[in-house]
Parts: sequence; C-alpha cells; structure tokens
Amino acid sequence: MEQTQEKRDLVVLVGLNSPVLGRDGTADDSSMEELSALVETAGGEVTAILLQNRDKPDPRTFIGEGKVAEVQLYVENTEATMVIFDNDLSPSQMRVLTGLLGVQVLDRCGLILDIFAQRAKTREGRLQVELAQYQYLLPRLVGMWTHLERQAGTSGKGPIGSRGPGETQLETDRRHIHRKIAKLREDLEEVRRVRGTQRDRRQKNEIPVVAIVGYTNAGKSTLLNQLTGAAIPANNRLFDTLETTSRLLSVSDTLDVVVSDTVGFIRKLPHQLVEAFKATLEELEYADLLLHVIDVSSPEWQQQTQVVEALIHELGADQLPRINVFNKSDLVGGDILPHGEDIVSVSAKTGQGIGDLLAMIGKRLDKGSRRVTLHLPYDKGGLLDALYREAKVEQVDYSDTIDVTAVCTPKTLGQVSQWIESKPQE
Ligand SMILES: Nc1nc2c(ncn2[C@@H]2O[C@H](COP(=O)(O)OP(=O)(O)OP(=O)(O)O)[C@@H](O)[C@H]2O)c(=O)[nH]1
Ligand SMILES: [Mg+2]
Repeated sequence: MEQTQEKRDLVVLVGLNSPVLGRDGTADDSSMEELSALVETAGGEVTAILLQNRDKPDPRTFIGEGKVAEVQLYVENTEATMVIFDNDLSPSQMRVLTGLLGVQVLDRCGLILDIFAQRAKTREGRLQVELAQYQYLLPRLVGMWTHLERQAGTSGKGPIGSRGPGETQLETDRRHIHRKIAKLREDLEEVRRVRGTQRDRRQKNEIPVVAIVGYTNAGKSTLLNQLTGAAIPANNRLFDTLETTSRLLSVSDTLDVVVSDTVGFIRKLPHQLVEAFKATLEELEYADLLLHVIDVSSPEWQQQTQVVEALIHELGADQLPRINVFNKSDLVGGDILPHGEDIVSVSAKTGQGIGDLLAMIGKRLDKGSRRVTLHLPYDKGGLLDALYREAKVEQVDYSDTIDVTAVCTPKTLGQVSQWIESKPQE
C-alpha cells in the first residue's frame, strides 16, 4: 500500500447489536470482520474489536456510558488513535463520543467515504466522491469542527477520515457548502449528458450492453479481464474499482457486446454514495443484461446477494434480464454449487465455466443476427456507409457489384434483404 513508511492508524472497532436497528443497521461478527477489511483497505490496523448488545441505542452515547469507558480502556491500552463504529452515528453522538474518548471517531459510512476518496482516479470519480463527502459533512459540520481544526487541510495522504475536503473549505459557512454541492451536481449532470450521448451512439449501433454487478471483491474485474483479455487491475481489497470500464466482447461470430465493470456494493453502503454514484450506475438502467457476480467461496454469499438485489431494486434495474454468475468455484466443492436456469458456475481466475457463460449470454442477446453476403450495385454504394454504421462489416470486394459480407441485425436485414444473394453459412 501507499502508506508503508507512514505510521498506520491504530484503530479500535465498536459495533452495536440491537433489534431496533434492523437487519441493515445492527452489527454482528461477520459485519465486524468486513469492517476490519475496510480498515485495512484504508491503510489502518485494527487493535481491538468490541461488540455491545442493547435493546436500543443510547441516544447520547449510542453504546451507553459503561461501554464507552470500556472502549476508552482499550484505546489507552492499545494506543489507538481512532475509534470506528460499524453502525451509523448521528452527528451529535459522534460529537459526544469524540469528546469522551479523546480520539477521532468515525462511523462505517465515513470510513467507506474515505476509501472512495483514496481510490477515485478519474475526474468523474472524484466529483462523485466529493459530492458524497459534502453531503455527509453538512449535518456534521459543527461536530467535525474541533478535530478538523487540529488537522491541517489534507487530501490524499494523512490519517483515515482526513482525506477529502480540508480545513480551508470548512472554515466557511454552510451556505458555501450548499453552493459547492449544487456546483458538483451540475458538473455531474454534464458527465451524465456525455454518457447519454455515448449511449445513444451505442444504441444506434445496436451493440447490446452487459453490466457486471456484484458485491465488492466478488471478482467483477477479474471476470471482465477473463472475458475480454483486458488488463483491469483486480486486487484482493475492497472497492478496488470505482470507475466504470467498458470493453468490447465477441460472444460469437454473430454477436458483439459491450461489457461494463462497475463499482462494488456492500452492506450499509452510505446512501450519499449511492446517490453520488448514480451517474455511473445509470449504466445499469440502460443495460440489456446484468451479470450478477457472486463469490460462492464467501460464507456470506447469500447475505451479499441480498444486498446486491436490494441495490439493483433501488436503482430501478430489477426488470432487466439477469444471469447469476457463481464465481470462485475453484475454491469450493462442486456439490455445493447452486444449479438452475440463469445460473452458471465459473472461475474468473482459471477460466473454468467461461464457455458456458458465453453461451448463456449468446442465448439471451443474440436476437437473430445473421452473417450474409450482399451484392450492392455501384449506384447503391451509399448503403455501404449505412452498413458500416448499422452492421458488422467483415469483408468488402469490388467486382461486378460491391460484395459485402456483414453480420446484420434483424432490423438491418429487413432493410437490405433485396441485395442478399447468398444465404448465411450457419
Ligand atoms: N480463487 C479465485 N479467486 C478469484 C476469482 N475471481 C477473482 N478472484 C480474486 O478475488 C479478488 C477480488 O477480485 P476483483 O476482480 O478485484 O473483484 P471486484 O469484484 O472487481 O472487486 P472491487 O472492484 O473491489 O469491488 C482478487 O484477489 C482476485 O484475484 C476466482 O474465480 N477464483
Ligand atoms: Mg473491481
């Protein structure tokens, strides 16, 4: 990681298990484990993990005064510089806890935002993260004040939770932040418009779009690499990919598709991030097919699947055709792999099952495209331009006529049928 020479933040993790928080809000061992992975991804080191059970959260201290004292003990004994809560804290709870514990306090949402800030590379990614950070910051402005005064405005490097909008921006009032948010929205709108234009162009070409979605670390980037021979970084860390990457994939000799890798999902994903990343995830709405990549080697895969399903629903993409891709099958015994329609087991790493997946994609999307040879009279030469736009032209020979071999969609076939002389070689 980037932070090898720097001192890593030592972090105490705290989770509250409470029935009133509901399935998405409450903390358990597996969610604490995931939080640990997030801390490592952010460059920190976990020194202790504490779980508290309560009927309901304490309005002031969230976990109760007694537990706060215990946490403090752990902080002192392990020389931790930060306490991270697995649950969402209210701005006032965060303020109170920071005061009581005397170290920086973050919640899961703040931590994920920080990782996103670290990862975002493109202008669009940065805009999206910045928007989410300001939205998160706004209600916490007063609470953040004290510790932000201690830190100089930092971005990129520095302790967890300090990357992003620095002190100078925060000195100004809420109105300034509101203006900033409005500006970021405008900029993202522009990004969205450009995306729309690219999409229109693609739709004209009628190249179907396949979007890869799934829980973070499920193997989405590895799958795209395996399918298309691309070299997208794939790493065993959470939220490795933030920017959508698209590649062309030849599914069969009559079908090309565009495949897009997307940002991973996670439980308790900050809603500010979902909103900010809508421009990226908008790809989903316009996709012709979703590949939902599921890491079957994770003991949590069923829960992770539910989280992804819920987010697909929230993004209004649940009516799309979908293939559930059970990935990392090389790590589990074949007998536990699920079977059924629209389910395929693969290993994105070894390539096992990829042929089956391609066949399934082909079956879903190949709507009767055919390879034909056309004999165009020279006075119809203009049609060649149209063919280059609407079909996949493979060969052109100029003899008595212009002989064009091309893969055409049914629509194009209808328009050029009178020039078709030889039927397709199946
Ligand atoms: N054994 C095994 N490992 C895999 C397989 N597919 C992916 N991995 C590993 O799982 C880790 C995550 O893979 P990625 O492709 O980066 O996952 P991702 O879904 O793109 O993750 P994010 O972009 O972080 O959301 C990497 O260490 C991969 O090498 C597989 O089929 N088998
Ligand atoms: Mg990835």
